[in-house]
Amino acid sequence: MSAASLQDARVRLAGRLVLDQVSLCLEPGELVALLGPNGSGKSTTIKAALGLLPLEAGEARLGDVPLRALGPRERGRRASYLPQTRRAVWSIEARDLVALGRFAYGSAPYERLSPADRAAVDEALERCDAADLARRGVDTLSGGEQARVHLARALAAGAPALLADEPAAALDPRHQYEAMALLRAEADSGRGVLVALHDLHAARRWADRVVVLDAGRIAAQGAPGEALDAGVLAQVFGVREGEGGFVPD
Ligand SMILES: Nc1ncnc2c1ncn2[C@@H]1O[C@H](COP(=O)(O)OP(=O)(O)OP(=O)(O)O)[C@@H](O)[C@H]1O
Repeated sequence: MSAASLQDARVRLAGRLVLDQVSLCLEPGELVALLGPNGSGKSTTIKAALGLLPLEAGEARLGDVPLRALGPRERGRRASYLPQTRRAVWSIEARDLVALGRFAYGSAPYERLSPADRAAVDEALERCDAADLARRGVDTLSGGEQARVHLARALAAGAPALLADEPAAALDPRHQYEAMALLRAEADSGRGVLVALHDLHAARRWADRVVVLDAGRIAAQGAPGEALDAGVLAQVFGVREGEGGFVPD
């Protein structure tokens, strides 16, 4: 049973077809990198898989159940989401924001969480190197600090599927590495992890599989070493491998 899946998904936004015939199965224990140029449909795919955008055609499932048959709490038990835009503009403590990750088990501020939920929040903050930020107002944190707290919220949910939209954006090199290592560890512990990324090197390093989107359709998929070949790099991303990194083709 897959952790999350899309079958022949089609999404239209403001009259424009932005996803078409996208099928994707996220298996327990794998980290899948969702790649593609700006506007290719990565965020839309993640939102569609979570039921945050309506499908014009096709089906989304969490576990073996169609999304339409699941209420919000059951969806929250099955999948956690790290959105691309994650600026908090209201003043709550970081640990209360992470506690929101436990909403599917009965939402409460940190002070009123059960010991098990509190432990999940503390552990997630610790793993994201954010324990020292726990009592800070999230609106007082730097962009990267906020990103680590939001990642902790997504981890605290402990759901079988974890869908993260550019989790390493705004992070410094060490925290970028650590965030990807954390997501890898989540996959190794049995979760299905889907990560939208721009960093092709990171995809090669961390992902079991890549899915490459181009203009709302799947252009390539497979093991990173095979799917990210010279043709896909040139045709989809307009780059080639040069000395020291990717350069415009
Ligand atoms: N609310 C909306 N209304 C109309 N079009 C939208 C809307 N949201 C996204 N789009 C369009 O859908 C397409 C896919 O957007 P999406 O955010 O999924 O791309 P992405 O691959 O995540 O891009 P990026 O790498 O820039 O984050 C883009 O052309 C975008 O302009």
